[in-house]
Amino acid sequence: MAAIEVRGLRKVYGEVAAVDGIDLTVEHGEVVALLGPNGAGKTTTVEVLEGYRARDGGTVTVLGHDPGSGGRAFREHIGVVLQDAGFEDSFTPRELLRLHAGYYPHPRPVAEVISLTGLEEKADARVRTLSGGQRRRLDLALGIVGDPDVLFLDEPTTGFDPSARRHAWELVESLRDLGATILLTTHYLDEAEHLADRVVVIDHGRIVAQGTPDELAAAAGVATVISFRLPAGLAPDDLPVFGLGRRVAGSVVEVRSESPTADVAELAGWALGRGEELEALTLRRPSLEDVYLDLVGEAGVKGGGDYDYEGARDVDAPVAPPARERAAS
Ligand SMILES: Nc1ncnc2c1ncn2[C@@H]1O[C@H](COP(=O)(O)OP(=O)(O)OP(=O)(O)O)[C@@H](O)[C@H]1O
Repeated sequence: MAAIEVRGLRKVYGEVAAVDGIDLTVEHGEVVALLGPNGAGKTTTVEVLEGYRARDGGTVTVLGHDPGSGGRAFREHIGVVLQDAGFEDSFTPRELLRLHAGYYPHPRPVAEVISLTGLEEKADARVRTLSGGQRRRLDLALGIVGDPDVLFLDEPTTGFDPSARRHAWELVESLRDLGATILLTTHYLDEAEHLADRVVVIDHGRIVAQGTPDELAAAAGVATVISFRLPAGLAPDDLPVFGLGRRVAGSVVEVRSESPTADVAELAGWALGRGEELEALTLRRPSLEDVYLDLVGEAGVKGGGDYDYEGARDVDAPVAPPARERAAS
């Protein structure tokens, strides 16, 4: 049996179907990332799986237990990092970790967890004196102190500085190497690309795409991306027509291309003909971010979410149909 099995999961708040029929299987030892715009239903899904929220429909099994009724036998085997845990802030991290370790049959040594999460300097300080990023590290520490078989991480590195994020990634990788099954939500596409064996994109409570980042790129039809800086004094409309579609952000133009050799030749011929140098000209494979924006970027922009591209506009018609049409087909 898989570590996590979800069939037809539904959760309704009043008129809103926060989760609207999700099927998801996570194998033992797999790392799966849930992506999606604000309000897509990621946290609700994870909270049902953790046993913190009752569902309105569907079946859910985590390590063979129904999280809604699994009780202690279930809780002893899972670790949870919530988006907003809220601590008793007169305790110290070391005290909280000792307390939590006591709930589990085979906890990790508290000192080891403090070192793994980089909390040595603050281990004996009152929680109220910790910075936002340090509190998030404590969240992570509390999630792993029970040495869980399944770990749920809801936006685990939000507020981390870049080096703390790298550190957290290494920690997640080492937990995976030890065989843990990990389900995480994140808004950082590089995080999903780096950590996840499989990415599941959720929008409006439904899965709109899933697969490895490479599989998603192939399915979403995002081609090679040609990127360059528009020469000073020129507008996007001055460019020749080539490629599949463009995104313009400030002076940076990104063109999707299915025939990069011909398209680069067209672009270079145009620039040479005008005596212009194209600065920062690069050719790259589509990133998960390109794929993601292709799938739900429009919704993210409309919703004013994290993926709003400041100053960005599409000058050409989108190549791929909107995500919801594609999901229905
Ligand atoms: N307790 C609640 N009561 C009413 N509506 C809720 C509640 N919790 C979530 N919702 C609604 O359910 C939908 C899904 O919310 P959810 O928090 O699962 O999204 P999310 O994908 O985790 O978003 P984010 O990326 O912003 O964390 C949203 O429309 C949200 O407003």
